[in-house]
Amino acid sequence: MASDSYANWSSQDAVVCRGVGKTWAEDTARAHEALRGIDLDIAPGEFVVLLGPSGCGKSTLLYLIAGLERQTQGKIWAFRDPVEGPSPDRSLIFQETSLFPWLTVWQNVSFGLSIRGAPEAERRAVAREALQRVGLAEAMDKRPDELSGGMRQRVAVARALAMRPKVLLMDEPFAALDVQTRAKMQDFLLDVWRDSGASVLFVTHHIDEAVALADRVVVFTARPGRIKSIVPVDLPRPRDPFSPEAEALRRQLTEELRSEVDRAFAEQEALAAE
Ligand SMILES: Nc1ncnc2c1ncn2[C@@H]1O[C@H](COP(=O)(O)OP(=O)(O)OP(=O)(O)O)[C@@H](O)[C@H]1O
Repeated sequence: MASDSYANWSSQDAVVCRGVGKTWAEDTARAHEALRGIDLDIAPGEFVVLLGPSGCGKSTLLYLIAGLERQTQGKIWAFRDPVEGPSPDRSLIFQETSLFPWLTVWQNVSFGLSIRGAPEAERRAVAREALQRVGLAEAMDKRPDELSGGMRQRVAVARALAMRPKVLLMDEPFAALDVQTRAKMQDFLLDVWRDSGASVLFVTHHIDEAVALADRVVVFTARPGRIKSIVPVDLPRPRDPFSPEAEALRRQLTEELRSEVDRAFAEQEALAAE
C-alpha cells in the first residue's frame, strides 16, 4: 500500500506521508526504530489529532513534517513539494514555549520576520494583527515573565500565525496548563483554526482533548509507531463533551489505546531490566 508515487492522492492535500519511517542513530549500535510505514494524508483546513502511548513516535512525526529531522524511509510532501527542510508554511509549537525572555511580546511574535530583515514598522503591524487574533493585542510591549502560562502559549500561537503557516504542527501545546485553562485554550484554538484556514496536526495524550478538537483521530501503536486506526469524529461543533456520541467515542478510543499502552509499558520494563 505504501508508495513513493503521487498516484492516489489529491494535489489539494496539505501534507502527504507515504511509507514514512524513522530509525534514530541508524548506523550505530544504539539504533532504534521510532516510526514505521506511516501513510497519512491531511487535507487543507483539516484538524487531525495524533494519539498514542508514550514514546510511539508522535513528536518524531511532527519533526519530520516540520522538516527539522529527515525520515529514514518513505517520503513526505507538503502542498506537492517534497519536505526537505523547514518552511514558514509549516510552524511547530511545543509544549513548553521558548519565548525569548529579554524581548517584548511583539518582538517575540515577529522574530521570524526580523530574521528576514523586515523593517520595524512592518514587524509591529504583523505582530499586532497576530496578537489580535489570539486576544492579546494589549500585551504587545510586555515581557514574557509578566504573562501567565496560558498567555505565553497564546503568544507562541501568535508567533506561529505571524508567519502565516498553512500547517500548524502542535506538540502537546497545552499539556503544562491546568484543566480549566486548557479547556479555554482549546476553544481559543478552534477559533484561530477556523479563521486561519490552516491544517492542524495536534499531538496529545488526552482522549478528551482529541474528541473536543479533531476532525479525525489517528491512533498509533506502541513503538515503533504505526497507524493502528484512523477514527473520524463526526460531531457538530461546538461540541457537547457530555453527549452520548462523545461518550461513545471516548470509550472507543480508550479501547483502541489500552492494548498499545500495555505494550509500551511492557517494552519499557524490558528495556529497564536489560
Ligand atoms: N533526537 C532523538 N534522538 C534519538 N532518539 C530519539 C530522539 N527523539 C526521540 N527519540 C526516540 O524516539 C522514540 C519516539 O519518541 P517521540 O518523542 O517521538 O515519541 P512520542 O510519542 O512523542 O512520546 P511522548 O508521548 O512521550 O512525548 C523514543 O524512543 C525516543 O526516545
